[in-house]
Amino acid sequence: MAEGKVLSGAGLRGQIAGKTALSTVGVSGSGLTYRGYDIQDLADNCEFEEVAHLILKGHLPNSAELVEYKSRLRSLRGLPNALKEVLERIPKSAHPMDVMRTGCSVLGNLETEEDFKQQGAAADRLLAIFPSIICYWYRYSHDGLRINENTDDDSVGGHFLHMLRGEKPKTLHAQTMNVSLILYAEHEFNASTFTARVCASTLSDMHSCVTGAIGTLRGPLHGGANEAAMDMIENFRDADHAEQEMLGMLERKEKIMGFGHAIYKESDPRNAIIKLWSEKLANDVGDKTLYPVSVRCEEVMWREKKLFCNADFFHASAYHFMDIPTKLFTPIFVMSRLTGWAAHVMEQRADNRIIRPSAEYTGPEPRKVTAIDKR
Ligand SMILES: CC(=O)SCCNC(=O)CCNC(=O)[C@H](O)C(C)(C)COP(=O)(O)OP(=O)(O)OC[C@H]1O[C@@H](n2cnc3c(N)ncnc32)[C@H](O)[C@@H]1OP(=O)(O)O
Ligand SMILES: O=C([O-])CC(=O)C(=O)O
Repeated sequence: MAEGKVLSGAGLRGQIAGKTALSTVGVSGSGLTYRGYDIQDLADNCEFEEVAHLILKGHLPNSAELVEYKSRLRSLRGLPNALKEVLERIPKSAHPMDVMRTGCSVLGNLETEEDFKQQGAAADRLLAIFPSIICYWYRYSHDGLRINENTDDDSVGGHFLHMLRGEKPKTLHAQTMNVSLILYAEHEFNASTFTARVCASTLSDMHSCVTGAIGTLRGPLHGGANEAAMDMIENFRDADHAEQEMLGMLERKEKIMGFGHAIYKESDPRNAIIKLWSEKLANDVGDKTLYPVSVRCEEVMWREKKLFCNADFFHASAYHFMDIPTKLFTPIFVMSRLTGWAAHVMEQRADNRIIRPSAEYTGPEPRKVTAIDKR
């Protein structure tokens, strides 16, 4: 095993905070495996629903199991009326990640997980309903439409694109969504998953764990980076302009979203995969700007700082080429990462001890309260 990045200091870096059989991240410097399968192998050969089954149920399904699982997920797409009413009240100006967080939390009130025996069913329901939650709110608040969330699309990604646009997606888009959802599905003890595990360790319910995880994923240092990367690259006129602006940002010591990683030290293995799909989409739409701009950003960051693109960077251009609004980028991450979060919740519950680390105290020495009139 190659040596990992030298991890020290704040942020619990380098600390083993628990055990997992779900994935390995950066074990050979750059690799990623889900239950022993390499991410490239999964992205090349699987449907997202197969990977979700692998993560949530422990093994890759055979054909009959996959048919059954997909049909089950299709049957769980419908939104309860009370949830639709809540979604209709959330303004257009809301951030879609807040909509996801609220949607998950409301579902926890309507379909409360009463017993851990229901955890598998709760996870399947969330996996099936998240695309409906975000699209129902988006189409209602932006287009004044009450969409039918019970589409007959075969896949989670196809279902999402169908509801977003009101028509079945073209094959290239459905394929890209499939790969994207596989890439984002699971990633060991990242911040949002760790949030879910901390919550699970108190023996809380699935919806609380996932709601907390959504809030954690929202930040630009984590899942929110795909949106932040898009906001940045769409301001660049061409590759030379991108280079000039990037150099300025580096000079000013600004963080550049979509680059760097807490664990990987040489590359994020998801990047090469999504970059290829971004290139295919660029050719499909005849793009002559955004893809070359993205490639130049990657070159500049590596040349200047040895910082590489993480999973989020080329997701920005890929989603943009599919005409997905930027503010929906991170909710797509939620639709996928639900699998990892829920599986970690189940794993934590199976061998639980409340997660409660210690702090190094840096405050004042013990002292007495001064009477209020003397302060
Ligand atoms: C799917 C995901 O969640 S992937 C992560 C998505 N997040 C982003 O893309 C946000 C941008 N990236 C970052 O902020 C960071 O790289 C993180 C949060 C991902 C990792 O943080 P850390 O582990 O603390 O980073 P790390 O220790 O490698 O940083 C080393 C140095 O590189 C710098 N650096 C790291 N990433 C970047 C970046 N994207 N832009 C500019 N400088 C950076 C750090 O500021 C630090 O500099 P310093 O030593 O002068 O303080
Ligand atoms: O592992 C991390 O710190 C962040 C990440 O890439 C992910 O959650 O996919």
